[in-house]
Amino acid sequence: MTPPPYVLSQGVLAAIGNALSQAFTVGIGTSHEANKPHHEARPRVPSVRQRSKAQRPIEGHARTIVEGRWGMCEFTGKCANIIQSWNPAVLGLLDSLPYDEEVVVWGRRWIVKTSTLGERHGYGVYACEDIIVEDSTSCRREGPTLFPYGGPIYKRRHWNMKLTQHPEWKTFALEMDTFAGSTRRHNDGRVIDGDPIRSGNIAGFINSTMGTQPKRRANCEWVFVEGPLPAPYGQTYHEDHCLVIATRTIRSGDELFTHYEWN
Ligand SMILES: C[S@@+](CC[C@H](N)C(=O)[O-])C[C@H]1O[C@@H](n2cnc3c(N)ncnc32)[C@H](O)[C@@H]1O
Repeated sequence: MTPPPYVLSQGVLAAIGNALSQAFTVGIGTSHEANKPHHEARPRVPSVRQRSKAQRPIEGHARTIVEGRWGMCEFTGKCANIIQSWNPAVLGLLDSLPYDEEVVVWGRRWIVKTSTLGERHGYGVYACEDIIVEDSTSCRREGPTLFPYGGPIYKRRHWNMKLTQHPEWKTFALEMDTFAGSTRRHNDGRVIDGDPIRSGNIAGFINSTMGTQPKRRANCEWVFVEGPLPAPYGQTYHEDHCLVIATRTIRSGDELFTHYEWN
């Protein structure tokens, strides 16, 4: 990454942060809030042209660049845009997630296709191989790791600014510091932007058991882990991470379900 042409003092950074957070703070509720899916309206994968256009600075606008949780952020008056582009490969995730095609993530085969919940509930993740959880596994968190819940990590206050521009992004946001395992319950909690399209986060396509008819049983769970990801993944990611763990045997063809609140 090219070093930014601006050097700001800590005092100036703090003043900018405070002013922006007061002006643009919006509420964020449960650890996994969800809207109706917008997958039909969304482009499958933004073209390189669309992405580079989105990242291009608007000419004639003052740029303020500060160090954010995930690299350099650019405040464009309304929003903190991450300048250092997110690289899903850091977590062993794919750059793009094709639908209806087998993909390999963390050594296992998966397919993303229309959920068994029905077309209007969007996509789901299906296993393409058996994943055995031994009955002797006494603690659910000893179950096999499937893949991370990955994406760029924002401080809540920066994420709230993003949501003022893109309210629909909260569908895939995972608040790390609301998990019981997090001892870092600082005021400025951390949020993972787990949008499958923006972040390559296959876990973002996992649906909830909540209100399902017939009732689906959860076969996986997302967990918070303090500390770095296991080698060879994510050594340059972040001090903590979230994973998806199998909690019971998943057979080839099964859709993944976990339990989370959505509305
Ligand atoms: C994290 S996304 C899961 C992936 C989603 N199906 C998609 O294609 O983007 C959460 C959204 O999926 C849908 N969803 C998840 N669980 C559901 C359930 N039990 N019943 C109906 N819709 C559900 C809701 O629209 C929710 O906002």
